[in-house]
Amino acid sequence: MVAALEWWSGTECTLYTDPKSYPLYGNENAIVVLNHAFEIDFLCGWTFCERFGVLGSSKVLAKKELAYVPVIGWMWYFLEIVFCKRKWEEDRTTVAQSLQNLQDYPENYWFLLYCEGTRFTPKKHQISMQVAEGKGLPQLKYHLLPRTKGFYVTVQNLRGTAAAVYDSTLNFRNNEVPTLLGILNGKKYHADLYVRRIPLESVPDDEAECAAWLHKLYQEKDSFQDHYTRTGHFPGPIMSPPRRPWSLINWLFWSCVVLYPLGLLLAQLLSSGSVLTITAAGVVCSSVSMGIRWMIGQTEIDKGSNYGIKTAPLNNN
Ligand SMILES: CC/C=C\C/C=C\C/C=C\C/C=C\C/C=C\C/C=C\CCC(=O)SCCNC(=O)CCNC(=O)[C@H](O)C(C)(C)COP(=O)(O)OP(=O)(O)OC[C@H]1O[C@@H](n2cnc3c(N)ncnc32)[C@H](O)[C@@H]1OP(=O)(O)O
Ligand SMILES: CCCCCCCCCCCCCCCCCC(=O)OC[C@@H](O)COP(=O)(O)O
Repeated sequence: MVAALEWWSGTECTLYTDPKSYPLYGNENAIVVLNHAFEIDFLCGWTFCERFGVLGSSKVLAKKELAYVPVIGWMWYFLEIVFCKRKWEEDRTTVAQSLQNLQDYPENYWFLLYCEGTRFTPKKHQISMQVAEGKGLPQLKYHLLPRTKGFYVTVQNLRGTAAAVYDSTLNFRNNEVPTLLGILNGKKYHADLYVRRIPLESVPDDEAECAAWLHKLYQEKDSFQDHYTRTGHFPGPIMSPPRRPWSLINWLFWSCVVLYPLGLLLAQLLSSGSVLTITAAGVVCSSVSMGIRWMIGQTEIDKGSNYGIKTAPLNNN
């Protein structure tokens, strides 16, 4: 999928960051905090992971539903991805346990947290801003109100192993609305990512202070998005890592290994002349194609969950 983004669609991924922090990227463990408003934000995240050599050890706090997505979900299970049900009563122990397993992870990893918990929609935004108002917090224009518990439990469990929080804010040039189908159709997008490295020591230990710290971080992220909307770029210098050939080589290798025998099999089936065999092959191919379309649907915001709509409490103090 990274090869599809970088080499097939030719999407440009530009990084805005401090040159002093740049050499540390990929050479330390980090907690990445990213906004969640685009259907391919996870894919842009993977692309940056690839460019800094941490794609294989990229982690995320993902909703449990994604564990059942064929291939990708199974792969995540084996990669020690942390899953949550977005029900704190159940997540508080399971998430902490999974995070503990990362303590002795043998490679540098990035642990991604979408603190908004769900993708941005105008309706979810309106409801979350009512919650913000109830809590006496400032309004956000470009983000949902962050959920603080997952962040707190992550910081608590990764302190000592992770060195920093990478506050990452993603946007697309010219008001592009990127989609995975667009990528697969070869459409080129222009992603801009602004990253600030914040040492983990500066995140408070106390739960209430940590939550307040995260709310302040999202207010700052909102001001960066505002800057981007007004000027077309993020503050700070561009330090973009170049595209590397590995994802393309990997894709070409596996395509040869898989597609050659599949092609032979298909040719044999067609030359068998049996109507039953050809019909069965047609049914299998259609089912696989429908399965892939369903998987792509998992990335589509208008097919997203109701999380953040129906769980909104009326009383928030
Ligand atoms: C140099 C380059 C740098 C960076 C490159 C960038 C990235 C690369 C990095 C890594 C890539 C790795 C992988 C990427 C690949 C794939 C990723 C794909 C998908 C996964 C994404 C997801 O699945 S997101 C969904 C799951 N994740 C989360 O939900 C995380 C955030 N959530 C939390 O932390 C939650 O607290 C929780 C899940 C732990 C628990 O959920 P619960 O609902 O029970 O939450 P809370 O108890 O927190 O909720 C109650 C509190 O929330 C308030 N509330 C209620 N309603 C709302 C509302 N509508 N909006 C906001 N707030 C609300 C309520 O008042 C409660 O408040 P309290 O004050 O009492 O806490
Ligand atoms: C050459 C390559 C060809 C590949 C073709 C196959 C494509 C298959 C694509 C499958 C992709 C599945 C990965 C799903 C990742 C979705 C991440 C995501 O964004 O999840 C949403 C959650 O965060 C929040 O959910 P909501 O509460 O908003 O609902």
